[in-house]
Amino acid sequence: MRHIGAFSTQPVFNVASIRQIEKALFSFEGNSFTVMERAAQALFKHIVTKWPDAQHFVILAGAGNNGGDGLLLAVLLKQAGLQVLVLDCAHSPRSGDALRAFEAAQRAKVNVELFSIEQVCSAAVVVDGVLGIGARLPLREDLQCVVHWINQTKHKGAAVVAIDLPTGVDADTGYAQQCVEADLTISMVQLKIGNLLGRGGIAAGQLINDSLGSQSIMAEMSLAGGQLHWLDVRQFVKQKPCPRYLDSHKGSYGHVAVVGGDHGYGGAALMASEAASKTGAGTVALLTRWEHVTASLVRNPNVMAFDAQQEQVLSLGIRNHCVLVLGPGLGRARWGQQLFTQMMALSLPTVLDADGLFWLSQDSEVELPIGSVITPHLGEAARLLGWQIEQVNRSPIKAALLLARRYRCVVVLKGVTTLVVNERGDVYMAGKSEPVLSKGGSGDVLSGMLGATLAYYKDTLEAALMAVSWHNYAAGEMAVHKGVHCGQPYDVLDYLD
Ligand SMILES: NC(=O)C1=CN([C@@H]2O[C@H](COP(=O)(O)OP(=O)(O)OC[C@H]3O[C@@H](n4cnc5c(N)ncnc54)[C@H](OP(=O)(O)O)[C@@H]3O)[C@@H](O)[C@H]2O)[C@@H](O)CC1
Ligand SMILES: Nc1ncnc2c1ncn2[C@@H]1O[C@H](COP(=O)(O)OP(=O)(O)O)[C@@H](O)[C@H]1O
Ligand SMILES: [K+]
Repeated sequence: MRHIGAFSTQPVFNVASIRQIEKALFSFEGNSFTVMERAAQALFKHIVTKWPDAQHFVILAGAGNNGGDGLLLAVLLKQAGLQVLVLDCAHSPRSGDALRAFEAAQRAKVNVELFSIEQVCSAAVVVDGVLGIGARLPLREDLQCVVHWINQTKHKGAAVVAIDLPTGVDADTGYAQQCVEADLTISMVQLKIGNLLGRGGIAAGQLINDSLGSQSIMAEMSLAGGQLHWLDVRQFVKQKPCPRYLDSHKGSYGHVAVVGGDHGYGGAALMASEAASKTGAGTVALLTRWEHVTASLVRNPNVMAFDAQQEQVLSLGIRNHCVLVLGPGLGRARWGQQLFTQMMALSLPTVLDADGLFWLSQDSEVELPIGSVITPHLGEAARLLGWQIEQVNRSPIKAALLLARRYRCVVVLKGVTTLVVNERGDVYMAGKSEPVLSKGGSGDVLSGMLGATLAYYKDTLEAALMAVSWHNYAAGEMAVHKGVHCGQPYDVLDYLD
């Protein structure tokens, strides 16, 4: 049983914490306008680096400080001899730094016009400085028109840059109904949840964070609330999911027993067992319906396949110190329910997935064995919590934390960005959008991979982070080589070596 070793993450914050950091930064600098000027310089640098040939810029500026950043950027672009037009979207009067920025733009003779939906845009780069972390959602109707206009100009060929985060995204959750679809987002100060999760993560496009000097004050800050981390999945790819070592034998890598595959759902259990094996488990057993045994032996002779209803199966397929993967194709009939009860009674570390989670939701008494992981998607999380799916979508971190505490386990809340959360309240966000994974069976493969890493690593959280990272990374590789349509959930497993 091993540890992953050192790995780094980037801290992520909610709006309340960002406000605290901003406040400390402003007092450290002695002046908030200096920070806004620095924000504009950072925007200028990143934009001209990415689009060195662009000559013509349009900046949409709201009434708050997000618009202030945009107005000071306009001054810098104008001073660099580039063509810039500010479209003013403010419906309330400006004050503070935003007003100072507006006055600076006037002094620099930046061309400012009131935004109109009829405006024809021929700019190479459109900058969204409408709303940042001060946004209240849903958007007012006039701002919905602005968002629509920005997205239309993008479809006509302009590149779109979002200041801090795309307008329309909730900075605390990543939730959005209608939002700007950026090519590049330049986050200010520190990363926010909305830069990474849900629609926010997709709408950001390429994401850059510029700390604006806040790095130096972070160490001295004591922020309320648990730690949120962004994990770049590529850093785990430097090592294999379950690295092999010279002085080893099959017992060194653990035994995984996959339990599932009722009538009609054999594929789920087969994929999970194949995944456990290809991820590096020493030995794998599959406990399934007798009708799937031959199919498994033909496809994966390395997997020991048993009829789950045979008396002696427990002694053959399940060993001391083994890990269970319970749920792929388990079904909601009596067969699945009996297996669920039988397996839970063994108190072995378990990856509980799919219909295993259904049975969990039906039994309020059940306690999960120590060292277990549950892997719900939004719908399964909603069922476990008694929430609507939309509620989980709007508050995924809260949902995952509640589940981790209630079941005293690690929770893998699956989505475009997946959350990995433990009982202590550590929250990791990992993965980027890989639409090739949006196919039935991807979750079964992940649960098998998790079985192998759970058998290998000492720490359940590390096991979950490793499997989630490799699943997402390998999917990206598979999409490149096989295509997003042809690539199948189990093909991910060909990219683990
Ligand atoms: N030195 C500095 O200050 C620095 C600032 N920084 C930058 O500041 C940003 C935060 O600025 P912020 O706090 O002013 O909030 P912001 O996102 O501009 O929104 C507030 C405005 O939007 C309006 N509004 C809100 N919701 C609305 C809706 N639904 N529909 C319509 N209107 C709505 C709201 O209107 P009101 O409340 O008056 O009705 C108000 O006018 C941050 O994201 C970063 O970019 C950093 O670069 C660091 C340096
Ligand atoms: N667009 C996407 N980007 C990244 N990951 C995705 C995407 N669509 C699906 N996934 C991943 O694929 C898996 C799907 O799991 P699940 O919904 O349980 O599938 P199934 O039950 O069919 O096996 C999860 O790990 C999820 O994070
Ligand atoms: K913005």
